[in-house]
Amino acid sequence: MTLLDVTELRLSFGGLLAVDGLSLSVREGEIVSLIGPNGAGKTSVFNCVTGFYRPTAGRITLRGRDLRGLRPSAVAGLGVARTFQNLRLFGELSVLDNVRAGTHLWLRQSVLDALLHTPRYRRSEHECTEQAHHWLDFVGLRGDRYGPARALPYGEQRRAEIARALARRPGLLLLDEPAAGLNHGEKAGMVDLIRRIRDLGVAIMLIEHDMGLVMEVSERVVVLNFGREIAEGRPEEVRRDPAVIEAYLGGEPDA
Ligand SMILES: Nc1ncnc2c1ncn2[C@@H]1O[C@H](COP(=O)(O)OP(=O)(O)OP(=O)(O)O)[C@@H](O)[C@H]1O
Repeated sequence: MTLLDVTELRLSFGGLLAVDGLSLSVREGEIVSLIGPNGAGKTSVFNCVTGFYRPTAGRITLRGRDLRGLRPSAVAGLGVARTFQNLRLFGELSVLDNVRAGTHLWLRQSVLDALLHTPRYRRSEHECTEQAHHWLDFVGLRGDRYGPARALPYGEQRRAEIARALARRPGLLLLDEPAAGLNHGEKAGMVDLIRRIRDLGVAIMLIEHDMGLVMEVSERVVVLNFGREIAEGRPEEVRRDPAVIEAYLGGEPDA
């Protein structure tokens, strides 16, 4: 079943068309990668889907519901979570509290509960903490979760950011270059983590420059160039597509 449907999406900055009539869809539980050269418009697509940018034209629906005009918090509330190219953890806050911040989206407590520290408030706070631990365990965080997020090694910060996104219990997770800056071993761990997230039933859209990772993990790949789709298909189809080789891989096709 289709989860996300993007139709004829356009986004312009002044005279520059960052996204130029793009249509794509993501099915429930599917892993779809969005690849293309620098400046092709990949992050702009994420920003449109998540409500950070308002598209110039086009339609974006999630389970049939129109996302146009919704603020980022409203889109998140509908089950779309994301991570950023440049990490956006609260550096001074503990790792655990960063992830707890993700859980607050589905928390049932009123301002009055919080002010009066009612039993309901204490129960839900306890549940938040439990959930945060659960997601930190799930992503395999080894570092100190009680210490400030900025003290974690870079690869661990990426995992913590994913834990925070998962704590929102999304149906769709957008990962913007999750393997950037990771070493070889950490990349293999990221492949495993992405698959385990999908196994939870969460659909994933992935922007990634590491082609090895993209080819290994994606069910479908959409290739952008100058804001337009130039190819779409299974990884092995896309890597042999002459338009992709010309625009992006810049070399001979693999044997
Ligand atoms: N806020 C903005 N204001 C003006 N131009 C922008 C803005 N955001 C993106 N652009 C431009 O839109 C185009 C697409 O950028 P985008 O970041 O979406 O590309 P990308 O494919 O994600 O690139 P990269 O792989 O380098 O992250 C680029 O030419 C970029 O300079």
